[in-house]
Amino acid sequence: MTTTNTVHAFIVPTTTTTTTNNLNSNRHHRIGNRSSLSKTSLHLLKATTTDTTTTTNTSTYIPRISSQDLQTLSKDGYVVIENFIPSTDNGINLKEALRDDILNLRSKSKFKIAKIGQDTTNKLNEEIRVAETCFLGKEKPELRNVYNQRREQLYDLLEFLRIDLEENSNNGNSIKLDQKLSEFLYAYYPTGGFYRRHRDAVKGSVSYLRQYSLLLYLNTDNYSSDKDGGQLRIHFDSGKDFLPVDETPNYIDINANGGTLVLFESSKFPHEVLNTSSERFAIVGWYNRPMSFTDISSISSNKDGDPVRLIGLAVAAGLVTVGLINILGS
Ligand SMILES: O=C(O)CCC(=O)C(=O)O
Ligand SMILES: [Fe+2]
Repeated sequence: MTTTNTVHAFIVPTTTTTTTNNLNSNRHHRIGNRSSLSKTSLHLLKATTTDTTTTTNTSTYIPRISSQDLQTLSKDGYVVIENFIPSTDNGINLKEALRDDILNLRSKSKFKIAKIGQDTTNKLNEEIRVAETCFLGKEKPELRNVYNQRREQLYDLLEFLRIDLEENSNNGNSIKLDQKLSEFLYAYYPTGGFYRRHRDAVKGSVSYLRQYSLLLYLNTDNYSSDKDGGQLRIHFDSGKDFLPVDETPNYIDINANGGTLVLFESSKFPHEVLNTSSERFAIVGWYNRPMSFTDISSISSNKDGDPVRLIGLAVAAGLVTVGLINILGS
């Protein structure tokens, strides 16, 4: 397994209130392009944001993925980056702050027992998954009154990743990733939690728009897989939700150490979360390609063709962003 800990970073002015950062517009203001960055050390670049709100003097650090890690993702279909979020940056412990955000949101009943499955078959199934989740997003009404500056920083980090993934050409093809369709959630696994083997992108369902799966672990510094379990197991056999009877298991186990970032092509790898022996904190996400007419017809022909049902599918698959519903509803 290839793991690296090279991290590039972006400094973004800290905002004091919820903003509508337009990070896309920064692309033209960025200092150099990715390929011009040195690959050997931490880079701190000044970002020109288009915040409409006041900014304070303190800066926050946004870790960026290196071109080397992007290449590994293109070549192998997955990449594991340890210490993507460093322990502290400028005295700020982002992992701890986001972990605290999870605990605070749980105490305010913002987490739900996680559901499994795609489309309208989405149902509670404790044999497959024991975890709690809270969907994230600047526009999520349920989170508006629980503002957290570090969560806003996380949104910036996730959006920079989308831009970097989009710019990265995958086997010579650059893949468009629709900002409006990005899906992110906090996942909390209690002691005794797990998520059995599954796929994130299933053909014929809205989840098939998922191009890249993202996992960013927020576990404490003394979390260790030997004592705490909770490894992410990525399978390389040719099976879907099960290992084919005539194949031997072929997988890697990734330790869910705090700060580790995992990215993989959503349609390629079945995966699972091994049993946890202590609480486990993660950010889970998917970068989706834009929905095309082909997708709409393949999803609808697979079902009953009713556009209302397609909207239902989008919601059930977690694609609850207004953008997708607008597309499907139009
Ligand atoms: O928490 C993890 O490591 C993986 C979660 C996952 O696979 C999912 O939510 O689809
Ligand atoms: Fe998954």
